[in-house]
Amino acid sequence: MQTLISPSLLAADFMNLKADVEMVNKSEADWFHLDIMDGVFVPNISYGLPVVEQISKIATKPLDVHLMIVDPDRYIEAFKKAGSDLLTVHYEACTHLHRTVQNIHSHGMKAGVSLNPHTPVSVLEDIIQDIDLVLLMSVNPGFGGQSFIENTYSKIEKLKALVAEKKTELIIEIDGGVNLETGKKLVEAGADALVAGSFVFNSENPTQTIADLKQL
Ligand SMILES: O=C(CO)[C@@H](O)[C@H](O)COP(=O)(O)O
Ligand SMILES: [Fe+2]
Repeated sequence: MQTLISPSLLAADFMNLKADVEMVNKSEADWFHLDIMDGVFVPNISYGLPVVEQISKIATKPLDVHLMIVDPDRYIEAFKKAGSDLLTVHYEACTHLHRTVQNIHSHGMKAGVSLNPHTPVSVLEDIIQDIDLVLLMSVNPGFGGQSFIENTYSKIEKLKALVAEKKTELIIEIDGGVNLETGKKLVEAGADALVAGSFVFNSENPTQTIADLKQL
């Protein structure tokens, strides 16, 4: 399977968001990665439901929504209505993760679970068969443009071993500090999907940068 590429609009030009969404539409990207930050779970506030809703009106690819918010159950229905296709919540933000995953599925969305860099993949042992995607954070969540944390490669290997042991299938997505160099090693380690924000939107030619990532 070719690597799935999910450009993060956190690094887009918010004064020209429509143009950046159209660029992603025309590119080889597979998804739109939308980072929702509440200023509580992470020390930053990004954008919210009205922006997601507007993006969904013109996006021609699935919306991969990464919720960095406490108690995400309160907003599952709202993100479905705003156009989310895949909703990822943080393990660290959910008291009743299994219920949250059921709730996401009952709203007709794919369910992802994200782990902070310090959270071991072993915490997924009893939820792994119920989810569609694991999002491994390769930076501490909250900001774009941070340096990649190297232990992510070994976490992918541990996650792949857990997936095999549980005889299940899911998408392994990596988020933070992805560029051609880290991306190549991530794919070699077993990543299925890569999120890239600043590497795409700060490049001279974002469409070509997405195509280069797609080749990995
Ligand atoms: O979830 C997050 C950050 O919390 C990410 O999705 C970032 O938006 C990735 O940005 P880069 O590290 O690629 O610049
Ligand atoms: Fe993200």
